[in-house]
This record gives sequence, structure tokens and C-alpha cells, in this order.
Amino acid sequence: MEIDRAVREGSDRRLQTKYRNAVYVIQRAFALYEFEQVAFSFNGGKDSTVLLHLLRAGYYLHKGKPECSNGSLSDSVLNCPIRTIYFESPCAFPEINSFTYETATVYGLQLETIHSDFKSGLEALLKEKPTKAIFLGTRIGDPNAVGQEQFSPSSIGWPPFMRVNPILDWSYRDVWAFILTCKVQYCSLYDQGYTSIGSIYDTVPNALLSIADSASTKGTFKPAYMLSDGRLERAGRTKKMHLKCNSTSPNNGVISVTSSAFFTASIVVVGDEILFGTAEDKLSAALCKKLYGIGWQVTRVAVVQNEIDSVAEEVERRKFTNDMVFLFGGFGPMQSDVSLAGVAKAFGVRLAPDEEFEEYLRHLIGKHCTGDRNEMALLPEGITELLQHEKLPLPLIKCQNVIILAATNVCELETQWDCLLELPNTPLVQLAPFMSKHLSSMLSDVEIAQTISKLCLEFPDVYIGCQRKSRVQSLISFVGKDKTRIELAAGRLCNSFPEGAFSEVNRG
Ligand SMILES: Cc1cc2nc3c(=O)[nH]c(=O)nc-3n(C[C@H](O)[C@H](O)[C@H](O)COP(=O)(O)O)c2cc1C
Ligand SMILES: Nc1ncnc2c1ncn2[C@@H]1O[C@H](COP(=O)(O)OP(=O)(O)OP(=O)(O)O)[C@@H](O)[C@H]1O
Ligand SMILES: [Mg+2]
Repeated sequence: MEIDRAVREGSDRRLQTKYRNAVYVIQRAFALYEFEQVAFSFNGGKDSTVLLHLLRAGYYLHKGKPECSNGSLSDSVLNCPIRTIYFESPCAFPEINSFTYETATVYGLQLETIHSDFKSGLEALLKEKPTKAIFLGTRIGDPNAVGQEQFSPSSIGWPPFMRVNPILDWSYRDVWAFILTCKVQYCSLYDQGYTSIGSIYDTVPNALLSIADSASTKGTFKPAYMLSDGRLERAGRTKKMHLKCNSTSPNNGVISVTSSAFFTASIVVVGDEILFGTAEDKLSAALCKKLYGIGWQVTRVAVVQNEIDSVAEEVERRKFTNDMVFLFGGFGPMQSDVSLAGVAKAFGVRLAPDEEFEEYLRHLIGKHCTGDRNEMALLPEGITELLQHEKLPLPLIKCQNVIILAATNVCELETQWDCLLELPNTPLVQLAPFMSKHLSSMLSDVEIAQTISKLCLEFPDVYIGCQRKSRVQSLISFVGKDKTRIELAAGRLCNSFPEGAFSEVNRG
């Protein structure tokens, strides 16, 4: 079989190992489940394309390599007539759609197209046809791969089936090594600089592949297999929150950009000494200001103990509720430096040696690196991205939406913040800035409370807060992204009281 031969006869030992393991998982699944009760989730993406050919190889080996009477391989075994499900969406790239359909025809896949979301589509599918297992092209590093194994039951709340992930441990490089070694067709978007493909509204070519040397090559991109750091394969995926694409919406998935889009962040500070009261947390106050400056809203600052479970608990909660979580403290060689272990626990992954980070550490602390395994170079496996900038002695560590800031003082924080903003794939999207207006008054909080409550109902888009300077002096703040609305709300307050009751103050 051509795939099997291409890999085995090639010289890439690593690919051969990955291939053998993936095909083994596929053969075991075929031995475990009836062929009619397994399905392949295929969407024309590079990972599912790899999986398609592995399934063909696994099926061929499972079938025991039958041959035609003339000694050549029969066509029926070169194909793997597996039930194949494709969740088609109006937001998909036309190139992806056509590649999916053409590939299904070429390889004799039994294609079933589903037009609803994953969960309800699978519920309907399982009701209609018994389905015990579904093959997916999920890989470690995909946002939804966390905690998964090669055989993982579907999650709670999902219909029951086994998710089979034969290429879970494959890297970006392994995927391209396989595609190029086996010379199989792939979707044309990957030749135009796309490295991971979502919808037309959230995916652009990967800027790291841009050829922007001259006017004639402007807007041209190198092919996906040229991306040297596979951890950046999702750099062309923009944030979903900006854009809403809904296949069931009346405007049939037409893009709608939320003008008041805003991101939220939370800050986790790891520090026993802050909780003892012997040290002060100045870093989170400085970071709040920075985030506010780029239009982000900070929804929580939490100080936790230097304890794995305390860090894990806080990070686990915040990574769901916030777009980004920033973590300070508890990072280093001391026994109390448990932040990375806490982050790993929050994501349900283990700490594993990261060769690239180890190299940076060796440069930085050289002879102080003891033993042949540096504990500081143990990073959460499969979810870590190193954010490197020439001004930083060590790259910043990003684990999905959690960024570990190694700053020990405000000055270091400022450098790290500036570097983060300068990164080509910065996770810090600059949003419309917040604006504010502040009024001071000698009226007491009791006198103004009712009017402010009414204003809050009338202006849900403006934050209206009252800070008591004393029992008889208040500072009322109006914060939001629409200056007219802020002015209107502030004017409404002033008009509700005798003239001169409020005076504007500048709070920088
Ligand atoms: C066949 C199939 C099975 C899935 N099973 C689960 C599951 O058991 N639990 C879950 O949380 N998500 C499940 N998902 C959803 C994926 O984890 C993930 O959300 C999706 O593949 C990524 O698409 P998105 O980034 O557009 O959300 C499944 C998706 C597919 C296609
Ligand atoms: N619309 C879909 N229909 C069927 N299966 C899907 C769909 N979207 C995702 N999947 C399944 O989830 C897997 C992971 O999706 P993911 O987008 O990470 O990979 P891919 O699409 O194969 O490649 P890429 O990362 O380059 O987009 C796919 O390989 C496929 O098995
Ligand atoms: Mg994809």
C-alpha cells in the first residue's frame, strides 16, 4: 500500500514511530468495534487529511493485505469505505468544502453531511445509526485536546461514544512530514499561508509566513509546511469574540461585528508574603492600568498561597470566565515556586521538560544549572507556547489563555508588557479605549444613592461607581467606551440636583 511503503521506506525515524503508533491505534479500534459502528470526522483540514490516509493504511493492514488474483492490490482495499461525517457550515471556506467533497469521492468515503452544530448533530446521528466510536484528527496543543487520550469517552453532556484520536501526539512538523512524504493531496489553502483553518470569519493566513520584502510580493505567503515553529500554527486564528457567525441566524451566517467588543482578564498573584502582610502587591495594580489602557476589563484580582492546589483552583476557574489570565509570582527554582505545577494541574496535563526553554535557561544561568535536568525547564505539556522577544532574557510562558509574567517589580512588568504588545502574534488585542468622567460632590452617599441606582438601570453600558472620600464627600465615576453616553449619564446626574452640587475632577 503506497502510504505504508512511503513511510517505511523513508528515512524519517520519528515519522515512522508516530505512524506505527497511530496505525496501531486504528487497527485496535477496527478490531474492537464493528466497521459499521465507527465513523470518521472529516473536515478537509490537514489533520483530518492525515487521519484519512492513516485510516486507509490501518484498514488495509486490518483486512490482512488481500491481493487480486493477478497479484496487485485490489481497489476495494486501497479505499476505506468508512462512514464519514462532515459538519458543513455556511462559514466554511469554499476551498475546504470542495476539497472535502472531492476527497470523499476519490477515496470512496461514505460521506454524511450534517448541517447543525457538533453536539445536536451527533445526538441525531447516534439516534439514527448506532455509532460506538468516532475517529478525530485532534492533536495535543489543540484547545480541545486537553485531558484527552488516544481513546477518550465523549464528555459529560455529550451523547455517548468513544473519541479515537490516533494522531493525538503528533506535532505540526509530523503532520507535514507525513503529507509531504506520502505526497497526498491537501486543501489548497495551506499553500496560501493558512496553517490551521477555522471559519472564513476567524481565519487569515499566518503572518509568520508572509513574504513582505517588496511591493510585488506584498500579500503573498509561504506554504504552511514552511512554518518553523509549529506552536504558532494558530497565529492566523483571530479571536472569535469579535465576530459572530451563526448558521441558524436569519441573515444566514452573515458577519456581524460587535462594536462594543471587549475582552476581560483576571490576575492571579501567587504570594504567601502578601497574605502575611509583609509584602505589598504593586504589580497587579500596575497591570490593571495597562489592561484598562488597551480597552480590556479586569474582572478579578486574586492573591493565593504558594500551594499547587490554590493556584490550580483559581486558574481553572478564571481560564473559563476570562479571555486571558495573568499570573505573577511562584515562578523560579525555589520549593515554593509552584505556579507552573498549578497551571498544569488546572489544565489536567503534566509538567514535561521543554528543550527550548532549557536552552534559554542555560544561557541565562549557565553554571548554576545543576544536574542534567533543570526543574525550571519543566513546563505544562502540550499547551505551552514560548513568547520570545529580543529584549527579554527569557521568553514569557503562555499556556493557552494563561500568561505567566515573571516580573518581580513594576519596571520589569513594564518591559514585559511592552514586549507582549510588540509580538507579531500578540495575544493582547488592542480594543477601543475606555473613557471616563469623574464628579466630586459634598453630597453624602445617602443623598445620591437613589439617583445613581436609577442611572445604572438607564445606562447599562456605562459603569457608574461611587467612591466615598468621607461620609460627606463622594467621587462619582462614569466609565465606558462611548463618550456621548458617558456625558449623557453625567449630565443626567447633575440635573437631578441643585446647580453646583457636582464639580468635575481630573483623575489622569
Ligand atoms: C465528532 C466530534 C466529537 C466531539 N466530541 C466532543 C466531546 O465529547 N466533548 C467536547 O467538549 N467537545 C466535543 N467536540 C467538539 C470539539 O471538542 C471542538 O469544540 C471542535 O472540534 C472545535 O471546533 P471549534 O474550535 O469551532 O469549537 C466534538 C467534535 C466533533 C467533530
Ligand atoms: N466541521 C467538521 N466536520 C467534521 N469534523 C470536524 C469538523 N471540525 C473539526 N472536526 C474534527 O476535529 C478535528 C480537529 O479539528 P482541527 O480544526 O484542529 O483540525 P483540522 O481541521 O483537521 O486541521 P487544521 O488545524 O489545519 O484546521 C478534525 O481533524 C476533525 O476530525
Ligand atoms: Mg480545522
